[in-house]
Amino acid sequence: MPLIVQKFGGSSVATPEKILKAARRAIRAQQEGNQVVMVVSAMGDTTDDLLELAAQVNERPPAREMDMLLSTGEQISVALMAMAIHSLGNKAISLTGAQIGVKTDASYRKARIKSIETSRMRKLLDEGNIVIAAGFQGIDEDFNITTLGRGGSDTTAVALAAVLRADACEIYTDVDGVYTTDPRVVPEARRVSRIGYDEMLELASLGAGVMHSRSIEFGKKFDVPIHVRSSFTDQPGTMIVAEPERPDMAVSGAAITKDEARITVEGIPDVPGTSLEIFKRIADRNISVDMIVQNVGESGKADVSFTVPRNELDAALEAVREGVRIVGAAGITSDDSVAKVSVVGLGMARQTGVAERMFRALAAAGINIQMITTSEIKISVLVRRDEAQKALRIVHQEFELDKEPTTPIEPWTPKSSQSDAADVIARLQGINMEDLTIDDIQLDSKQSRVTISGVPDAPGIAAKVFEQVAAGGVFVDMIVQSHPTSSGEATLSFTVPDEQLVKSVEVAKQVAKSLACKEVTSSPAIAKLSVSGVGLRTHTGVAIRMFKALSDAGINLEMINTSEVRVNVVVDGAAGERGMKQLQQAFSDVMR
Ligand SMILES: Nc1ncnc2c1ncn2[C@@H]1O[C@H](COP(=O)(O)OP(=O)(O)O)[C@@H](O)[C@H]1O
Ligand SMILES: N[C@@H](CC(=O)OP(=O)(O)O)C(=O)O
Repeated sequence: MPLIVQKFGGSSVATPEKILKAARRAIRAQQEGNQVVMVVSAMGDTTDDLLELAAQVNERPPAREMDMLLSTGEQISVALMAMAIHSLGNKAISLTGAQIGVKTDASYRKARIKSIETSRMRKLLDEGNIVIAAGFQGIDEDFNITTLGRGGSDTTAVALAAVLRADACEIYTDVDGVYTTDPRVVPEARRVSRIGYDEMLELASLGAGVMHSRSIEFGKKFDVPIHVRSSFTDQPGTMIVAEPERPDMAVSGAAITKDEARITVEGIPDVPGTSLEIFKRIADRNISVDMIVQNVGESGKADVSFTVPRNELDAALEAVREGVRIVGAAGITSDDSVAKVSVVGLGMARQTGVAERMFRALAAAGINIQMITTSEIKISVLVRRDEAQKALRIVHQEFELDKEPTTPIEPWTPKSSQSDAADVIARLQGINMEDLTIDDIQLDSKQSRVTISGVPDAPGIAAKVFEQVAAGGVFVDMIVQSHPTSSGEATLSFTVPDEQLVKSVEVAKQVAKSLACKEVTSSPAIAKLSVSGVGLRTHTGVAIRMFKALSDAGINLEMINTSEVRVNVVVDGAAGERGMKQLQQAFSDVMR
């Protein structure tokens, strides 16, 4: 018999009426001949209310007790859901995370799922029950209750769909699918019929709150098709699957992360291992770092900027100060009023001028870009928080994301076969479900680096540089722009194919002259080393492991960029092969 997992988010179980409505939907699915597992979140704003309540008795509540408290939100809704189904004359049973056997690690508030028992659920389903599972929670080895991080019920749902080899995983929410950006912020956003795991992973981790990014990692790793749809209508929503709607689109979505903070460490010694001392301490505190930008050092000193979630700024600064005490630095600055605006698209890896379009649109609106990082499929810029929503709207308009695509879309058909199911079950044996998996380590020695230093901190500079670079037909791969230092000057570096270096340097020199930048330097023989897999950003230690492996071999990092699926670093060309070997060794235990 087919098995369906249906997840109802807080907005879909916010009132008794909504609970009854969700109950009817599950009963209907069962009557249509499916076994049904429901995953339910806490009602409405319950989790926020519980957080507030805790703050009234303790400003820094112990994490263990916080999880004990937060898990009660879901416990209320599963019980009510079971009662609702009983009232409609059907069989149902509610289970907490512990009762289903969702085993996690012991990191309270952001626990990772290790394994899930299926036998009890299977038995209850075979007896004709609708099984109602509490989302967002599990237990650690010592039976302590843990929670999976905000939005974690999506992760419970997709993980359950993976272990049960469900035929469908439906996420019911208050929007009718995944939009090109948050429709609450940009009302003209368009619903997409299908999106690929990689694009959705990026969008989710860059701020698209409709899905928890870790749930997409499960989807990708265990091949679970996810259907995001409205709990208020019967219309189909958005399928999240391996094959996107149109892989050729340069930009298919945009996202905003409002609550970011920036930290800059100025004047640290530019020798292997210095940034590692800092990032290691941040990772030890389980804080995820994003937008790492390291300047090519001037006179033996370098500046490193990066962003962290705003509510973790204090803890991150503490870690930075500890690291700086060991390696030394000229100063530390931070800003907690910044936001990150990003565009994502699989097709941008093969097109020129995408970054330039984004920078130009922002410049035309007078929005200053404080930092830039790119990966193969995303471009992120850091801007002032009070300008971020406007910036999001502008880039959405620039890439015409509101317009229906004109070319026809290939229909998607589920591919379910016994061998796929067997493969997934085999992959689930003896592993922790959310463990990091690395599937590729690559060396690209065909690129060169161009760096413009002393770039003035004013709107439109990046746009002008890349306008001219794009006009010259140069294909730019990595772009990083550092945060301006206390002297008000930033550094802009980018990589280009070797054969386009001469032309790129020429263009960069012209731009530098016209914008009164300091100087242009270049390095013809760089090596780009990349590690790709699933869960790279949520596993804070990946970048660290990479930096450490290279630093142990005395290899200095010139540029860094990170995404959900890949971490890239640029090193001296002569060190490429050696770096590659180091990385293969360092990641041998997690290579798939
Ligand atoms: N790209 C996007 N597409 C759709 N919704 C989005 C997107 N980005 C952010 N959202 C927001 O996500 C919300 C749904 O997530 P959430 O409030 O967590 O729902 P639930 O309570 O069902 O889990 C939507 O109301 C929407 O405002
Ligand atoms: N209740 C938890 C878990 C969750 O996933 O909720 P929702 O499905 O409403 O986003 C939270 O608010 O974070």
